[in-house]
Amino acid sequence: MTVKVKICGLNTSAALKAAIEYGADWVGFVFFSRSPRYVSPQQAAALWQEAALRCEDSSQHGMRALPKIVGLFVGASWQEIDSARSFLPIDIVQYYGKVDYVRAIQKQLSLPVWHSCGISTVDDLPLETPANGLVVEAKTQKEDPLPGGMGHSFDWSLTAQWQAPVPWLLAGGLTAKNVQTALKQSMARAVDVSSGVETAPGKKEPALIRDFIMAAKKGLPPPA
Ligand SMILES: O=C(O)c1ccccc1NCC(=O)[C@H](O)[C@H](O)COP(=O)(O)O
Repeated sequence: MTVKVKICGLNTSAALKAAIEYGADWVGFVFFSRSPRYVSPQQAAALWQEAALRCEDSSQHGMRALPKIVGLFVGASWQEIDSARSFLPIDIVQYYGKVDYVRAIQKQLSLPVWHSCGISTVDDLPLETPANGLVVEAKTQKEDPLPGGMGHSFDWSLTAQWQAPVPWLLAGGLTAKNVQTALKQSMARAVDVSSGVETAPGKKEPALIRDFIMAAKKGLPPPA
């Protein structure tokens, strides 16, 4: 079974091209204005249309299938998400906020929702959720300027025995160098990265995107 990879916070054509070319399963656009990776729905749509056209042009040469689009929102209403969706064909909503909002988004927009949850102990791991998926990452600290995308990792062994209620992604502080260790310790089968493929906050590096995807997908490590 191949590990699935999400590259989050894509904000340039070169970075999106690298994510597609090297086989990312999901590409994430951050619609949170305080993020250094913020793009407007219109900007994300322009990046996506250019990439999709390039992919179609190259499809005769075995260019990879297009990844799914993850729209990342923090505390947004379903109406705001619906407005973003009028520009960009969002496949999945990644949501930071109250779980009640998750239900509203599912009901009003008929879109799958991944709920992001910060953990520091096994007791923080959800045993039930209305969400269609979970993004599990380190609990943020009070002083953190962002609820995610901070490069913080947590003790990956915390999820090793977890009976996740829905499919989940491991996130937080992942890089090409540590992703195999993270997979082995966490038993995750899907990973999500943002700062680990950047040279500075919000500055995505295509070569790091390539390295991360290849490292994550090089085959699962043997069981512990
Ligand atoms: O990436 C951001 O700027 C961001 C801003 C606000 C909320 C969430 C954000 N990112 C969420 C993600 O899915 C990141 O990929 C995830 O937190 C891992 O980030 P990193 O530790 O930088 O790899």
